[in-house]
Amino acid sequence: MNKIEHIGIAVNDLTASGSLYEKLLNTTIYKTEDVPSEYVKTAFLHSGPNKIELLEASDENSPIAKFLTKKGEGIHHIAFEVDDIKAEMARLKSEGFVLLNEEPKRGADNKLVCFVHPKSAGGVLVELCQEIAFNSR
Ligand SMILES: CC[C@@H](C(=O)O)C(=O)SCCNC(=O)CCNC(=O)[C@H](O)C(C)(C)COP(=O)(O)OP(=O)(O)OC[C@H]1O[C@@H](n2cnc3c(N)ncnc32)[C@H](O)[C@@H]1OP(=O)(O)O
Ligand SMILES: [Co+2]
Repeated sequence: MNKIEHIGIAVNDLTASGSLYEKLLNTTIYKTEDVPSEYVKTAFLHSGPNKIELLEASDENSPIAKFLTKKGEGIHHIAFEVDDIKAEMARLKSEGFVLLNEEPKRGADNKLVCFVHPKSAGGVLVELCQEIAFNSR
C-alpha cells in the first residue's frame, strides 16, 4: 500500500459542512461528485498534500445514513492508494481480512475501490483506491 489517498468524513449536510471545512482548512472545495452506486454525494478539499472526502447520504439505504444514525458525524473511513488493487485485495484476503466487495468497483474521483470490513481491520473501515488509467476510462 502507498500513501493515504483520502480521509472520508460522514456529514449530515454537504453544503453546511463544505463551508465549515473550507474555513477550517482555509481552502475551497475543488470537486463535487454524486456516486449513485454508493448512495452518496461527495465534496473534496485539499489540505496540503492530503485529501478530504466529505460524504452525505443521498438515500436512506446509504452506508453513510446508517453510520450517521448510529455514530453521528465524523471520520468514516481511511483510504489508501494502491498500484494494483486486485493484487492488494488478494493479499489482504490471504491475510484474513474481510473484503466488502469481491471485485473492484467504481468510486469517486476516477478511482477503482474496494472496502475492508472494519471488524477485520481494528475497527477502521479501510478503502483501497487505484487510479483509473487514462486509456481505460
Ligand atoms: C464515494 C465513493 C467511495 C470513494 O470513492 O471514496 C466512498 O468512499 S463510498 C463510502 C460509503 N460506502 C461504504 O462505506 C461502503 C462500505 N461500507 C459498508 O459496506 C458498510 O457500511 C459496513 C462497513 C459493512 C457496515 O454496514 P452494516 O453492517 O450494515 O452496518 P452496521 O451499522 O450494522 O455495522 C456493523 C458494525 O460495523 C461498525 N461500523 C460500521 N461502519 C463503520 C465505520 N465506517 N467505521 C468503523 N466501524 C463501522 C458498526 O459500528 C457495527 O459495529 P457493532 O455495533 O459493534 O456491531
Ligand atoms: Co472514500
